[in-house]
Amino acid sequence: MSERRERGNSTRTRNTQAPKPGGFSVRGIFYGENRPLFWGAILLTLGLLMFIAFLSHVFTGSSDQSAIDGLWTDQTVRQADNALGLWGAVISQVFVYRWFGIGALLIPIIPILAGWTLLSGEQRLPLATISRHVVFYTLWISLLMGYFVMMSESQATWGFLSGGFGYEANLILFTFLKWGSFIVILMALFFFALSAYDITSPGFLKNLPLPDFRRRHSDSPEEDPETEASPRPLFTPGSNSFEPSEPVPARAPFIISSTKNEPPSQPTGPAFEVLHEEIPAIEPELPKGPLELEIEEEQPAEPVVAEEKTLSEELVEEFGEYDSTLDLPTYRNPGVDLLALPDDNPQEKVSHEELEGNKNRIVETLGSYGIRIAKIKATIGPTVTLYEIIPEAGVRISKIQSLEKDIALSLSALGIRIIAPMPGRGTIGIEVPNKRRETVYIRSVFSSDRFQKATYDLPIVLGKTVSNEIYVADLAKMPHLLIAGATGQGKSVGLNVLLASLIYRKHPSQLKFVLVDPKKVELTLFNHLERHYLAKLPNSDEAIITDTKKVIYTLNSLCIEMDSRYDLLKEAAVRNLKEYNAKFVERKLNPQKGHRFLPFIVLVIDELADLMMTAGKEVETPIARLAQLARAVGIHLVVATQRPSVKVITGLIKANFPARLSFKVTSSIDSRTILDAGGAEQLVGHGDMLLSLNSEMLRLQCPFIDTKEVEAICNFVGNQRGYNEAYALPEFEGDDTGELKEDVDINSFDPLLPDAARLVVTHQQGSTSLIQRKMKLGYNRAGRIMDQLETLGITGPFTGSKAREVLFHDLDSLDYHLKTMGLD
Ligand SMILES: Nc1ncnc2c1ncn2[C@@H]1O[C@H](COP(=O)(O)OP(=O)(O)OP(=O)(O)O)[C@@H](O)[C@H]1O
Repeated sequence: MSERRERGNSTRTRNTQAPKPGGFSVRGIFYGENRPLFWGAILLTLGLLMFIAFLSHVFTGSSDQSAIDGLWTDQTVRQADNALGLWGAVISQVFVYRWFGIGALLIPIIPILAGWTLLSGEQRLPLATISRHVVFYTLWISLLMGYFVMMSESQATWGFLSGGFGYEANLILFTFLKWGSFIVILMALFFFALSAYDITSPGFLKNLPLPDFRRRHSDSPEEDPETEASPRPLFTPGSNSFEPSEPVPARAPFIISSTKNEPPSQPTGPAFEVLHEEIPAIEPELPKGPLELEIEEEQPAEPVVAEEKTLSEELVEEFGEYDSTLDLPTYRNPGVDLLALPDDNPQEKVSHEELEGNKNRIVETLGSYGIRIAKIKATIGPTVTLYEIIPEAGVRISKIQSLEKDIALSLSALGIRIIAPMPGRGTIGIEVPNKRRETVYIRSVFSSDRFQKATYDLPIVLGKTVSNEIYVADLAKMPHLLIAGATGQGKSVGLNVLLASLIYRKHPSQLKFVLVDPKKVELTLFNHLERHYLAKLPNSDEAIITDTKKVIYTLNSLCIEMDSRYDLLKEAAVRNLKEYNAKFVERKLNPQKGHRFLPFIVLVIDELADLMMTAGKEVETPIARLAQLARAVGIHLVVATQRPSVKVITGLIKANFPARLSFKVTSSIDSRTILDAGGAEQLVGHGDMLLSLNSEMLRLQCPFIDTKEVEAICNFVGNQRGYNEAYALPEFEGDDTGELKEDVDINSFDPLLPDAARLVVTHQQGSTSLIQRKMKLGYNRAGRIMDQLETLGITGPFTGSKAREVLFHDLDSLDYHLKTMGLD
């Protein structure tokens, strides 16, 4: 209530210049709040009178001729037959007879519409567009009639149809074109229709004429009702940015006018004025609080949404949806022609004899232990053949499982795996490696429909299943992948396949890689992609990170990127990167408020063991943090390791990587560490792998990609036009900033230090990135401020990647402290 009273008071003050409501004054007509009503009524009346006069002139024009002639010649005032007397006769004489003929009947539409708009306070029809149409059709009807009048025998009788303009214009046209002038007149209508209506639309005839006015509002922005309610933004097409103007409190008058006899304090206009007129009548019925409060609380929300919608829709209509690929419009994804062709004449993978022999040996071995089989079926895969057996009733599954080694012995084969039972199949599976294995060529999988048409956000080919199906997964859904495998078992090839999959399907504007390669040689080829797909720390020379210290900085920098992305998501009121980008594409987010299109970031670490040995917690903590939180903001991790020991794959890391992939490992302990199950030690190498995803285990053969093919892909991408530099990650300098501590001089404290101190205490978080983000400072300055805060005893010392401890818990004691230090 007090707010309302205040608002009422301010309104009163602001309107002291306005004439007293109720009392009449000539000045009020021109400057008062009733001005639109006054002019609206005048225009409406004028329009109606004109129309009646013109219409009447059609019937009385010739008889009124003598009355009008008398006025100019002998100055005698005679009676006129026009429905509006002499005034009607004179005005019709000018508009209809002298100028535009019966086309002039359209002219009153303009004052009638303008008057109605002023009176009603809302513009239902676009005035400028309709005026344009009225002018055209008036002239055109006059011209058309002029042609017929000219051709007729009695021009004097029918001359009123075309008026002077139509007749004279036809005389001139006829001199040049003869009867062709008629075609010109018809064409004039056609061209006008082309420019005024959406002729290309199949249903345009249905839409004529009214709906089109609205659709084509961009022709006359000043007249579009929606545009008037929301002033146009300043838009820079090149930068795809816009600057929305102040939101208009479109329905605010409802709130304001509930104060009796006080005009609204909002910008005045017809809508406001009329509403103000109406509300006093309702006012006596609103003596109690609840109804007024309801109005005040509910109204503001709706217009803001409508405003945003209109604005973005308008921008999309004008400039189309934001397209990130236009950053590099000529960029082409590599084609499969860069990849080696599969073997033309592959020999039969598994011969009939091999199949029969294996089947018999399985049946015999099981039979010798008293297990009889009801049915056996073989599925030939690229690396292994799966024999599915259905034992006769009464056989215990665990008995078959315990015979794994005996079956392997009888088949004299390595890498037998028994899956008992096969999930969802009602059988027991025995995987037997093929004597001659098939290479899964990368070209064959990349050219498959399954990969090409995958609609995933981050499609990656993982390989072929035992039943020869191509397995494509969505890294965005995984959402992180942990890979293990002993040396030489196909890890690097697997990583290359994964990177190549993403490069084949994503545009550089949609995806960035952060590549960490402690072995220094595995990912070197991807250096060519620096200006297309790679992200790196600012001022760092190498795009591929090989130095452990830089790895720590990069991981922390990714954490900062993650936090700032979360802030953006929060501001945009969305839950994940996909929704955020969709909103950005629809131009609903303002780039000038820091919003930008967010590419996915895939962090690939080729050897985690090495990092964990040298940096331990400093690496583990940010990795775990990213793995826990980064999925929603489009940061995904692919971490590979040779040694899947618990020291490398700690509980903290493992818990956050639900998708795990294992190539052959050396022991069943390693297999358990990575997959939580044995089996990976039984694999046969060369890209044979087990994928554990959503508590399901799948055996896959990884496709083979040669170094030459990787090189060809990287060169193809690298030789195209790229960005000026790699995608810049936020700055992070770690404990280097500690050096500044000694240099801090109490007299040279940053002027923003008190504000930063309050920010840190309010959030109870001694984080440099918080200061950086909230106060929009560079990392260095934020880092210096943080050191000064430590010097002042406001925050604790630097503790690695964790936020510093905040030593003050409320703003009062902080303010007191700052005062005693001579700050503030
Ligand atoms: N999918 C595959 N299909 C066929 N052969 C493969 C496949 N993957 C790997 N190989 C073979 O295995 C060899 C070793 O692979 P790779 O270099 O990927 O092993 P690695 O696990 O990365 O070893 P390291 O850890 O020592 O680098 C390759 O040179 C290739 O001959």
